[in-house]
Amino acid sequence: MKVRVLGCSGGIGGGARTTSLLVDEDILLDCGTGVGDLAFEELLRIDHVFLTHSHLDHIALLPMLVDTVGDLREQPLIVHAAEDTLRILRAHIFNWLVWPDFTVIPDRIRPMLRMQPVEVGGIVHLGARRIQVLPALHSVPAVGYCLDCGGDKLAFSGDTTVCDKQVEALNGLERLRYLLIEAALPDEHQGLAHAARHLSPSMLHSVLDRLTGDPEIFVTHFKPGYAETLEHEVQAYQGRLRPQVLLNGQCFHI
Ligand SMILES: Nc1ncnc2c1ncn2[C@@H]1O[C@@H]2COP(=O)(O)O[C@H]2[C@H]1O
Repeated sequence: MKVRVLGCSGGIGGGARTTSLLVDEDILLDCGTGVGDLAFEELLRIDHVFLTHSHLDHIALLPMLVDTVGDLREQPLIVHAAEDTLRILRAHIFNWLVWPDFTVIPDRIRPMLRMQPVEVGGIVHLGARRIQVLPALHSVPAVGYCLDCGGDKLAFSGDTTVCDKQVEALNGLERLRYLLIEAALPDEHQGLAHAARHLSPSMLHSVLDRLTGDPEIFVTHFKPGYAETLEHEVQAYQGRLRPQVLLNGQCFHI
């Protein structure tokens, strides 16, 4: 499996793109503004979108993706997410007010968009590829994901604050090679990090201290205004693992 970072920022402006990871040619993890950089032909090849949660920076381009390619596709675009997240999308996005309900367009039998609930601990199999749903703890219902096709694994925390269940799940994964994990706000904004249920670098460090494996750590979701401070604080970690900053365009092979 190949994983390409389309967006890994907590905001916009300049080259910043919000969260999305392209897996092979046909799967997206989250659907932030980075998706807008894909060519039209690449957009057409997306069959599955796995959402971590309903916040706008992670779903921003889903409505436009389905409208752009939906009528040219043979099969519906499948959105996989926790039932709570799907409920929020139905109520607040695909509600005919913000955006049409593509789950009934052109009709319920052959819609352009299909919603598929996932559960923490569950595994979605797509051919030889496995997408496991991890726990997460954010200000809205949220999950993370772990990818593999029988060998090494790549896990993505999604947006989360310190989440004991996620740490436990990560420690239970065999052959975890890469962990993409967030740190959104610097330590000086610890209060907001707590309120918004994100990680600050010192909270991230406390999570890294508890990891029992030795995955390569890539840190994502920096708020653009604090990117330099965040990089400095993240890399000041004195523990066993060596966190690096996740870069837009970066690729991973598992
Ligand atoms: N009190 C607050 N609670 C949650 N989010 C907040 C708050 N104040 C500002 N925000 C911002 O709103 C953003 C919503 O998306 P994020 O969770 O990525 O990050 C959040 C913060 O940057």
